[in-house]
Amino acid sequence: MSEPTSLSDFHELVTWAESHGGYCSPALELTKSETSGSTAYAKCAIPGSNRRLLSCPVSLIIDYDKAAKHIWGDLDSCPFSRSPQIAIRLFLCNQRVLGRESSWAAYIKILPAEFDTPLYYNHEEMEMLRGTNIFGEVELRRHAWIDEWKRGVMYLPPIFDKSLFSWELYLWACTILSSRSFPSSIVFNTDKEDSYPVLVPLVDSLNHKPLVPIYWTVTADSFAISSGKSIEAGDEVFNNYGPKGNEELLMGYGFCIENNELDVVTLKLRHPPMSLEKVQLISSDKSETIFHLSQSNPLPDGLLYFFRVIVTNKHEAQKLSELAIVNERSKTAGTRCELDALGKLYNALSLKLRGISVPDVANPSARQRSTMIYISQQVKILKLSLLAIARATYAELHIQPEIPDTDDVTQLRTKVYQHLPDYGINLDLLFSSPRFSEFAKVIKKGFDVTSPSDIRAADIEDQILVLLISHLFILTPPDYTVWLNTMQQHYNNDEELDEGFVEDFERLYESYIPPLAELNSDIFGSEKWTPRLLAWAGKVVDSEGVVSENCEDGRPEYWIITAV
Ligand SMILES: C[S@@+](CC[C@H](N)C(=O)[O-])C[C@H]1O[C@@H](n2cnc3c(N)ncnc32)[C@H](O)[C@@H]1O
Repeated sequence: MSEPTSLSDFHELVTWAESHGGYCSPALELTKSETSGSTAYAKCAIPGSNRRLLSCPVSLIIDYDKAAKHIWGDLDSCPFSRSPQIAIRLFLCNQRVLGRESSWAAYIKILPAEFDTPLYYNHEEMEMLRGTNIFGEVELRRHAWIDEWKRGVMYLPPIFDKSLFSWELYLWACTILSSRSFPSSIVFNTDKEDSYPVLVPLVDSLNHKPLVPIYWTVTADSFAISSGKSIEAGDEVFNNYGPKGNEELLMGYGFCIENNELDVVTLKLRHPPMSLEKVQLISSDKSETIFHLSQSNPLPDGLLYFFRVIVTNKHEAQKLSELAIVNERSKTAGTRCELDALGKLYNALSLKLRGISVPDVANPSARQRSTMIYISQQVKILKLSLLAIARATYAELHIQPEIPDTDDVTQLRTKVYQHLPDYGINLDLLFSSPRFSEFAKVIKKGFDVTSPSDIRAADIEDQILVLLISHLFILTPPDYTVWLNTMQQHYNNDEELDEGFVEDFERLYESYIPPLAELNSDIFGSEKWTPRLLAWAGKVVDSEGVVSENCEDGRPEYWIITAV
């Protein structure tokens, strides 16, 4: 590894750049900071805005053309026109091998030799990241870069000594590029779609401060950075790397910003198997969709919409399609759909939250400190998202928010579901409501159970709910009439209840109804009990439920939502 950078190295860098037409403002002092490598301070006040700070001549910018020509002699012989970054990384490796012989020696000398990006973390440091997106991402990135390195070295022309292009050297080049490159589309004012990372010596000497106003200026022969505001004497002079959250900063640059307003939690959601109708609703034929949660937008519309589409039953999907046509994607397809979507989203996020913990390290190293900042902000945003979901659930249930004054977001969901009895039916209601007391007696005796948990333990929750919905239909109490009519329209037709489906319920009918009729002929002796009725109730149970958590012990419960 190279020697530590000294102040004379920075002078050499400036002299080299200026001798090729570059510029360093006389008000700037390039130096070393204690915690963030090289940086620049204002030697004297830099007044006004749009003062040029640094510029690099195009002849020194390390781009694909230079890298390809240097290694393969001409552009046509370079096999990496579609992966320009590989050519640039190999070029960087070669410049490092050349040392003083390199035309970029003054630049190579000031480049850091070690980094705090997670690909350099040791085992213990990595363990602190367990459960985060980065934990999985590190190995994916390492493998992708190792594959690239093998391919790159294989295609090196014979004049290069391949043994000098070690994996460690290639990883160094990859990290140099991730931590200090600029997009070619900005540096050369070209198409964003074909953008790739280029190195801009000297201009890349500044550290990052979010939202700091700067200008990047492109001319035919240089790329310059100017300050967008006055800078006081003695202040650090910053660049603004763009709107980056801590995950991106840590992964690419090896640092995090405390209270980073631009921080996000990135959710990569794999698409479950979906009907064509749902694929059309999501308007994506990709296998995953990415969402960003932030402090200012902890529950993005698109994310909730995604969950609505995933959980919709056939009739709700139809409603969502109608809403999409009139561009009303923020509207819900009904109480059931909304509760199911919010519940599943809540589960996904609380699972993510439970998987990570903020490390508590006394006297942390720079890497440990970055990890702590990263994880604590991820936790903060996830908790805000869970709160937002709880609020949205209250809104759906038309209940005044009574969000518990607690940091324990795991309680939020069970609190919300205390209100479900007004919106649906489940086993607990069957056992507690006077209107079902006779029916409940028969169920207890017939199935030898005494409580809803016995039923769940016997794995017959679905079957008992089928009996309950059928019973409700036979009774048709006034407060359920509208819902029962809707359910009849939706599920009591030949398309839904085909022969094969009804046949399955004949077996259920034979084994349940006659023995139950013997226990209570008033309820179960009616001719209205038929396999088709049970099949219809089976459709309702399959399509109209949501899973909630019990208010006392948090175990899952199935509710049939009867609110229309
Ligand atoms: C483009 S370079 C900036 C100049 C750099 N300090 C150097 O040593 O050459 C980016 C690197 O600087 C450091 N850096 C930039 N901004 C930082 C910040 N706000 N806090 C801590 N480190 C920072 C990180 O090591 C990052 O990988």
